[in-house]
Amino acid sequence: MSLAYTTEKQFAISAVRRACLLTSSVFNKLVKNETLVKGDKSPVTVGDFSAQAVISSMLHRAFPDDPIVGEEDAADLRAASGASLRDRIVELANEALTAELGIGDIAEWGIGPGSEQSVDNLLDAIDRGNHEGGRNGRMWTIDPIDGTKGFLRGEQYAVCLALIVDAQVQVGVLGCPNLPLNLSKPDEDKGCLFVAVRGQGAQQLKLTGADPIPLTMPPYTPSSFSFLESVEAAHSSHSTSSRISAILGLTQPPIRMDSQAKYGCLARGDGGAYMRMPTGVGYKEKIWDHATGSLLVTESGGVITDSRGLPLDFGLGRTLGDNYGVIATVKDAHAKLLSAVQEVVKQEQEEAKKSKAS
Ligand SMILES: Nc1ncnc2c1ncn2[C@@H]1O[C@H](COP(=O)(O)O)[C@@H](OP(=O)(O)O)[C@H]1O
Ligand SMILES: [Mg+2]
Ligand SMILES: [Mg+2]
Ligand SMILES: [Mg+2]
Repeated sequence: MSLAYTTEKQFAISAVRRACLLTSSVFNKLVKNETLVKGDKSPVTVGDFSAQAVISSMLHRAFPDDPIVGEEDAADLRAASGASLRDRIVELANEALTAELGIGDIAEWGIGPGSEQSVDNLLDAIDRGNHEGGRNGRMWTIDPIDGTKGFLRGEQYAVCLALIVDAQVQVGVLGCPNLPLNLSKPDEDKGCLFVAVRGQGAQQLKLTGADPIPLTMPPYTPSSFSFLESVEAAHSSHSTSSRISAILGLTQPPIRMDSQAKYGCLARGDGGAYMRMPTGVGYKEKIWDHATGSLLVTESGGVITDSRGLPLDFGLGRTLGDNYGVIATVKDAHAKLLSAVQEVVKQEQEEAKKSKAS
């Protein structure tokens, strides 16, 4: 049975928009000591923490029984050394929570004037994102700023929220404050929302919530087809994708962009394929990096798998477990793309064997 998820969709749009207002305003005021380096050497800013605090506080009011798998946790903020960062995050989160209600916002979600939260409540809200994930039941996944490196460069990033039920993504919303509504007009209107509900299609809206347009991927057209891939070569192998591109005879260069904004672009017909080839062994993709994006792909007429052709498994916990890389493209191009990917993976494995032997 397919459910409408009307309230969940309205909620997710409202929460992502509110978080986007926060991240856009924080970028202009960000100073150096407002960024930390996490254990895995990746950056996290006051924007990431406060956006997670806002979305998670709202979730707690709207769907108190739903667990949350969120990227960030508050351990560094609870430490004595985190005091100034903590104060800033509380200020930013409360500024966002108390902002006036807009279209579709509901005061019962803990927003609007008078909705300030205490320090402890906000730290607890961040830490409610510590759910382990799993195969059964409802859960939300939050990536408060996906593409933190892009955010810090003033380039692309996305605020991402998805509802997963029994390991299937049912609702996904992506807010991309820096993304042009039309990639070929980069100096015109910026700020996109992408929304998908399983069985109901995908849409792009302005960040204000206006002008919804349904998204359908165009059919495979070799002359304009190109890959959407990470800016960071450490996140996705640029050399592997360029070999795949050569096998397919592509003439267009890749479009490099941070974050799940790539999935939004793919769904609306930019590029042609999302390409994420592992740069080494051992990295496990996180569910919050792909949940919303994967639903945008399937709801706009695409197919998404890992590099071996296996479906992404959102039921294994906080990571995609044994999925290896991610590829996504319009239905009629997926088999062709997958076979080129597998040819290159085989070549690279043989080269690695040879270089080990010599
Ligand atoms: N070695 C690695 N391989 C693949 N993805 C990685 C990675 N190290 C970090 N990432 C993920 O890449 C995400 C950004 O994706 P992209 O490269 O498409 O912009 C990061 O999200 P955050 O920025 O939310 O931490 C992070 O989770
Ligand atoms: Mg991160
Ligand atoms: Mg991310
Ligand atoms: Mg993030």
